[in-house]
Parts: sequence; structure tokens; C-alpha cells
Amino acid sequence: MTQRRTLRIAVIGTGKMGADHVRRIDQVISGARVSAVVDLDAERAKQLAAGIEGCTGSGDPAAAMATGEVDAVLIASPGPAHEEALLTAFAHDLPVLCEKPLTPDAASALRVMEAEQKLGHRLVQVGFMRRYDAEYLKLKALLDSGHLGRTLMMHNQHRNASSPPGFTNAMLINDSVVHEMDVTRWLLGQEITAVTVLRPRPSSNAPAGMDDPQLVLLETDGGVVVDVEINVNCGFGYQVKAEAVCERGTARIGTKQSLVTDTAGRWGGTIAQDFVERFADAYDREVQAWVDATRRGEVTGPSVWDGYAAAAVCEAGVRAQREGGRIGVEMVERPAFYR
Ligand SMILES: NC(=O)C1=CN([C@@H]2O[C@H](COP(=O)(O)OP(=O)(O)OC[C@H]3O[C@@H](n4cnc5c(N)ncnc54)[C@H](O)[C@@H]3O)[C@@H](O)[C@H]2O)C=CC1
Ligand SMILES: O=C1[C@@H](O)[C@H](O)[C@@H](O)[C@H](O)[C@H]1O
Repeated sequence: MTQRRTLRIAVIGTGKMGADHVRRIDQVISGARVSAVVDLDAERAKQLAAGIEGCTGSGDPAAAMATGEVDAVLIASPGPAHEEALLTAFAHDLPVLCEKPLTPDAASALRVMEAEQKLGHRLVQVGFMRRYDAEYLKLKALLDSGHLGRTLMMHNQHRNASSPPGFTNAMLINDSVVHEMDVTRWLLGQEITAVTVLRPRPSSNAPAGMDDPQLVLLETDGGVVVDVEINVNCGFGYQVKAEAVCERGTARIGTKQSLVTDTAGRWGGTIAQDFVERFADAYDREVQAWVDATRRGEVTGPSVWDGYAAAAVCEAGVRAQREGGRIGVEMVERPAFYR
């Protein structure tokens, strides 16, 4: 259905990402407004709602989606809560922007995929925001142009200043490396077939019980080998870098130096401190693209299939962490619905 009027959005989960998306919809992008915010911590939701005209705050996502006062839903609760919220949105035929991961494991992602297919039309865009980042878009355009020949390898670095409390080895894969898994599939147009995880000695910055950093190797069905340094307690800032090694050259992103100073015998710049800062433009473009598509009655961007494929690769990654060795990715065949 084409909707030319302002889209009324319910944001579910008002923690770090949810609150940032609320600010973005309220102050940055056009064509939408936040009409409801929902959090299990209802007080948090009410406080956020108080600062936004015409917005309610509450603690029950299902009740908020049933009011008939909502046109679309942005899910920013933790991954394990996504399946229930998605199925509720499907019951009301509401378009969804669902933060990554779609769900935390392949079986639940498959259930969501089957439920969406039963509806007979797509409703979900998955929040793999790197696909909207200006540098990643340039890299994709270059690789697609064929100018550098076929891609042979990719090297990635994914560093966070520190991990939030409760972060686990499995989350290192499911929450962090999931981004490299998605961009690998998207940049190369290939599926990932196997995962190996190597662990150097842990950094003394890593919380007890977490092996950080780790080196994750991905192999694709097109014969490309991709390495990812995941290092979520590096201490100095947030860095995401990627280099594609191709037959006729290489291409690097993430090395941008926006401001370089020369002073008192030194030269240097600054490093972003977290993803909200580094990927601000990508999140803006991602949410604007979702709003625009929804108002046109379309669903674009990363699909439930992409969310499922990433979940299947993550599952192999977590097994590789636990069991060691090279673990094959198990996936169902891609349904015609998502081609
Ligand atoms: N695209 C990206 O770069 C990033 C995406 N994320 C994703 O965003 C989502 C949220 O992450 P954060 O904001 O960092 O988490 P957070 O822990 O800061 O916030 C989560 C919020 O959800 C609420 N909540 C928990 N269960 C809920 C439920 N069943 N219904 C409604 N609210 C519920 C919590 O009370 C909390 O306020 C996750 O899926 C995460 O993977 C997080 C960071 C970056
Ligand atoms: O999605 C994200 C977080 O959940 C994750 O914890 C971080 O490592 C990633 O850099 C960020 O983009």
C-alpha cells in the first residue's frame, strides 16, 4: 500500500541503539515520526516519550503494535527478543526494520523466514547498516565494475574500544563478526561455506572468560578466503577496516583520516570511539531508505534470507570456537521468494 502521509513508527527497545534511532527519526530523517516507544523497562520508555510530541511510552510491545495507531515497527531490543516481536508485527501486517541479528540462531531465523513466506509478501528489512555506509558502497561499486579483476581474498579488522558487560565468546561472533559475514556475502555475491576460528593468547584487557582477540576465517562458494580480526577490547577506539585483494590490485576502506594535525613534534588524528559515531551516516541512510520504501509500499535492503544466512554462518562460527577446526555452514536452499 502506498502511504504518502507521515509514517507512524513504534520503536521497540530503547537502549543504546533504540534511543539513537528514536533521535534519528525525530530529528534527522524525513517522512516519519516516532508515535510509540516500548521497552521492558517501561519507565525508560516513558522518559524518552516525554521528550517527543505525540509519542507514547509503554512496556508491552504486543499491545503497542495492536493499537492501530502504528504504521511500521523498528525493533531494537536484544537479539533473543526479535522473533517474538517480528511474529507479532507479521500478525498486524506491519513493515519492520529489525536490528541485526535477525535472530540469534538459524532455527529461529528459519521460523521467521517461513512465517514471512506464508504472508506472501516481504515485510522485513534487516539492520545490516554497513550496506549503507559510503565507503562500503564505493568498495562494492568498484568490485562490481570488474576493474580490479576477481576478488581473491579479503582482510578485515573489527575493533571496539571495550565490550559491554556480559559480552561472551559467542556474542563476539553473533553480535560483532556477523557484520563481516553479511558484508562478505553482499560484496562478493557469494555464500559462505566454512568457518575456522583461531585464538591468539587473550589480551589482558579482555574480561575474565572471554578470548579476545580472535581471528575468524571465512571461505566462500566462489573460492574467496576472508580473514577477520575481531578485537573488542582494544582499548583505543572503534575501527572497522576492510581490504579486498583482487587480481589487478587491492582496495582498502576504513583508513579515512578526516582531520590530521601537526603539532609539537607530532602528527596525528582522532579515532571514533564507537559504532554510533563511526556509522552515523550509514544508520541515517539505512533508516531513511526504510522509511522511503515503506511509504512507497515496498520492502528493500537486507532481507530475512540475508538474516537467516548470516545466522547459519554465525552458528558455524560458534561451533568452530567451541570445537576447533574448520566447520561447514549448514543452510537450506534459498527459496524463490527471496531471489
Ligand atoms: N547495527 C549496529 O551497528 C548495532 C546493532 N545493535 C543491535 O541493536 C539491538 C539492541 O542493542 P543495544 O541497543 O546495544 O542494547 P541495549 O542493551 O542498550 O538496549 C536494549 C533495550 O531493549 C530492552 N528490552 C529487552 N528486552 C526487550 C523486549 N522483549 N521488548 C522490548 N524491549 C526490550 C532493554 O530494557 C533495553 O532498554 C541488538 O539487536 C543489537 O545487536 C547494537 C549495536 C550496534
Ligand atoms: O553491532 C554492533 C554491536 O552489537 C557489536 O557489539 C559491535 O562489536 C559492532 O561493532 C557493532 O556494530
